[in-house]
Formats: sequence, C-alpha cells, structure tokens
Amino acid sequence: MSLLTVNNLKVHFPIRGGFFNRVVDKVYAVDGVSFTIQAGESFGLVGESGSGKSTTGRTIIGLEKATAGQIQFNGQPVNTKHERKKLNYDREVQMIFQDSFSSLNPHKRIESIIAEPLKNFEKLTPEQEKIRVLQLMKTVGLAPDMLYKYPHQFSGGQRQRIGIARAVATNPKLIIADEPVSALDLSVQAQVLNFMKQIQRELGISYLFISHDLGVVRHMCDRIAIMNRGQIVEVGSRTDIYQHAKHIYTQRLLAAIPSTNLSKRQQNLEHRQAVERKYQAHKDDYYDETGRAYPMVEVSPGHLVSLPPKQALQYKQLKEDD
Ligand SMILES: Nc1ncnc2c1ncn2[C@@H]1O[C@H](COP(=O)(O)OP(=O)(O)OP(=O)(O)O)[C@@H](O)[C@H]1O
Repeated sequence: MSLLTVNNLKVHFPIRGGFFNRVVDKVYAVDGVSFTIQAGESFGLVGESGSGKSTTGRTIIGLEKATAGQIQFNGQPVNTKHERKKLNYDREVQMIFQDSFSSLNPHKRIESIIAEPLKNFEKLTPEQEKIRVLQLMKTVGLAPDMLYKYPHQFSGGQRQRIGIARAVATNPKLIIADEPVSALDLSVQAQVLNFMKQIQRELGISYLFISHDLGVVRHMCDRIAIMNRGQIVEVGSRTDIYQHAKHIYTQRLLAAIPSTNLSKRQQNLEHRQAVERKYQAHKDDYYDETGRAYPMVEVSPGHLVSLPPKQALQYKQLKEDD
C-alpha cells in the first residue's frame, strides 16, 4: 500500500481587484496533480520557480487549502481536520523549509526550537524532554553544548540540521523537504544531502523532495516527477528521467545542470543552446490550445509522459500491438 496518494489535486488562488475587490481571475498554482509515494521512498518533485511545487507540498501538509482533489495517507483520506486527527497525520508528516533562518524563531534557543513538536504531541516531563532533545541533537550531529545557543550563532548547514532535528522529533513517516539545500554552499549541500540519506536509512522515513534542480535530486530520489505550469508532465524512475527523458521541458531542465567537468564546459554550453532552440521551437506542441498539458501515456513500465497527440498515439499503438 502507498504511504501517500495525491489524486487530481488542484489549488487555485483568487486574484482580487477593482473597486469592490472582487475575484477577477485565478492563479492555477496546482492544476490536477496525481502521484504516490511508497514507504521508505524518496520522491522528487522538480520544476522551475512558479511551477507549483511548494504549493503542492504546503497543501499536503495542510498549510494551503485544496480547491479540489484527494489526499490519502496509508490508504485513508486526510482531507478534513477530523480525518487527519484520526490518523495522527500532523505528527506523521513533517516539513523542512529552504530558509532555515526564517523558519527557526530567532528569539528561541535551540533547546526550545527542537522541543516544540514534542510539546505539541508528547507529554514528557522537563527532564525527559531535555534527554530527548539531546538525543535528537546527537542524531543530527550537533554537540550538546549548543543546546542554549540561538539560530544566528549557527552556520547555514548547522541550521538545516536543527530544522531536520525538529522535523524528526515526532518520528514521522514522511518528511516534505522544500528546497532544503538551495540556500547552502555547494560543499555544504552535499553534506546535508548525505546526512538526510543517512537519517532516512536509520529512521525509515519517506521524503517528498522538492527542488528546482535536477542535479540535486539525482542523488536523493528513487522516482521523480517533473512539474510545469501546475501539472506533472513526466514521472519515472531515476533512469527514466536522467537517461530517457521524453518531455521537452524535462530535457531542458536536464541541459541546465551545470557540468563539473571543466573540459566539457564548452561542449555543454553548445548542448544547452541546442536544447533551448528546440524547446523554443516546439514547446507549444506539448500543450493544448488552453495551455494544459496533454494526458500522460506510459512509454515504458512506470514511466509516464504528457506527449503531443501524434507522439502519444505511437506509444498507444505499440501497447496494443503487444
Ligand atoms: N498564497 C498565494 N496567493 C496567490 N498566488 C500564489 C500564492 N502562493 C503561490 N502563488 C502562485 O502560485 C504559483 C506557484 O507557486 P509555488 O510557490 O507553488 O511555485 P514553486 O514551483 O514552488 O516556485 P518557487 O520555487 O519559486 O517557490 C506562482 O505563480 C505563485 O505566484
């Protein structure tokens, strides 16, 4: 059974204007998104700024209200407050944010920041709470003498570890990590990502890993969904996405990954320019006249792509011939 199922999720924001402040238009931030996450899996949600990734994550955790669609946790609906409470959902699903500086209260010491979810969900004595906080600090590699320090006394990487300690405090099953390393230097990014993997192995957590960067997601995720204009346009395994990408938008995101090999820089630049020309020439073919992505077709087991009708037909016929 899937741990999390998101079915046809829509989140539309009203745009108000005019003299009476009426709703004059809508932002279709998330517009029919479906995916599943298995227990222990890392699922990546990738796309450019504004594609609707954060809104999807924020809606799953309950920070935004869904306009339509269903969310299930362990096969049970979690669309109402009552349903969430019944399944301990607010405890089982936690979130890590990009900007650890603004997500950690600057006036609180690390001790009370990490203890916050414990206070909400567990009835511990002050001594038990302190022991648990120290355990959590050890898990994320922070020394015990840091207990009474404030967030500004830590580096960006350490602050992300504090955010992770707070997120794992309630032993969650799923962590939504929204751009957890994009504010960090490259060398620190690798450290935090490896650390997140280690924690996953130790605690058996699933991740919904949100990023604009296919390079970062490559090392973290088993399956990846590519989001564009509020919709998922391609989803598949790591191999499907990195070696057999079919959607023009995925190909463009892949070409944007910077090369670490200096001697290949020129070659990569030329490749990126060629992909960009192809994208500009053909991108409209991938959307219908209303700007919506076409229905997904399964191009190989588990690899689904939204393709223009002509291309989609080829795959459908291949399937029928089988
Ligand atoms: N509360 C809101 N009210 C109105 N529009 C919103 C709101 N939140 C997000 N949006 C709009 O919804 C769209 C999707 O935003 P979202 O933040 O989900 O994208 P994203 O892919 O996560 O990008 P980024 O990485 O920049 O956050 C954007 O056009 C954004 O301006």
